[in-house]
Amino acid sequence: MTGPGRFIVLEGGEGVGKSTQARLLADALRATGREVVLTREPGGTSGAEAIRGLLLNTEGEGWGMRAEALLFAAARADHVDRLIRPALARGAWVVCDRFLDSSRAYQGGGGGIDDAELLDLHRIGSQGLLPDLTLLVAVPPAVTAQRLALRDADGADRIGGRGADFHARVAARFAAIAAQEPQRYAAIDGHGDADRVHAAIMAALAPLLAGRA
Ligand SMILES: Nc1ncnc2c1ncn2[C@@H]1O[C@H](COP(=O)(O)OP(=O)(O)OP(=O)(O)O)[C@@H](O)[C@H]1O
Ligand SMILES: Cc1cn([C@H]2C[C@H](O)[C@@H](COP(=O)(O)O)O2)c(=O)[nH]c1=O
Repeated sequence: MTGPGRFIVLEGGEGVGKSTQARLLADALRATGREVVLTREPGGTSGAEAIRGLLLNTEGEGWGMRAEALLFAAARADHVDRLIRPALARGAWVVCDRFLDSSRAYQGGGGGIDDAELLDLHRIGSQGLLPDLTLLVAVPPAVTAQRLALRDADGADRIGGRGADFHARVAARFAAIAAQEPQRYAAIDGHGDADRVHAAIMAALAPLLAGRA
């Protein structure tokens, strides 16, 4: 199947089910005959995966918030330049687990970096590329706490392990961005069975799949 490439991003806090749903979505899109590139941030290229290690490993003293924002933007620039734009240009659908709005929510909402500065970094690094659709997955914190207690029994990464106040600011900033830009966001209730959540995601994608958006 040929047609324009599309860029779909899953966003949200820790443990809401983004990676699970990204895999299910990629499989469903492949089943329609489309070429699909499933990728993630930080990561997706060898350089960006190396930066992921620098950002998330728990050894060492870590980074100041401005350096952290720059490292995420640098990883994104490589990912956009070497993987995402070429895939879109050949007509693939790109499904990405986190993108720019994670920087706006975590380094912005959580870490206090100004939103305009984060958008400037994105303009410089990635020429301002935006998704066609962002799926914001939300689950009550008590539910994600249970999921993460199972998944991360050996400990969270450097950013996931920050306090509840930090993660509450992240969730509030995601909700605020989605409210400001409803045309490129779909709110997905991530509570309940993974198949039910997947069905809600496919319903949100229906206009794009039908070529109406
Ligand atoms: N709908 C669901 N119901 C119950 N458990 C789920 C559901 N979706 C995912 N999980 C489980 O919850 C955990 C977190 O899921 P997942 O890794 O997909 O979330 P995530 O949003 O990508 O997390 P993070 O951003 O922290 O990497 C995993 O152990 C996964 O198997
Ligand atoms: C892209 C991006 C990510 N983060 C944070 C969010 C998570 O804590 C980790 C990524 O881990 P995951 O298991 O792959 O979700 O990094 C961030 O703070 N800023 C960003 O731009």
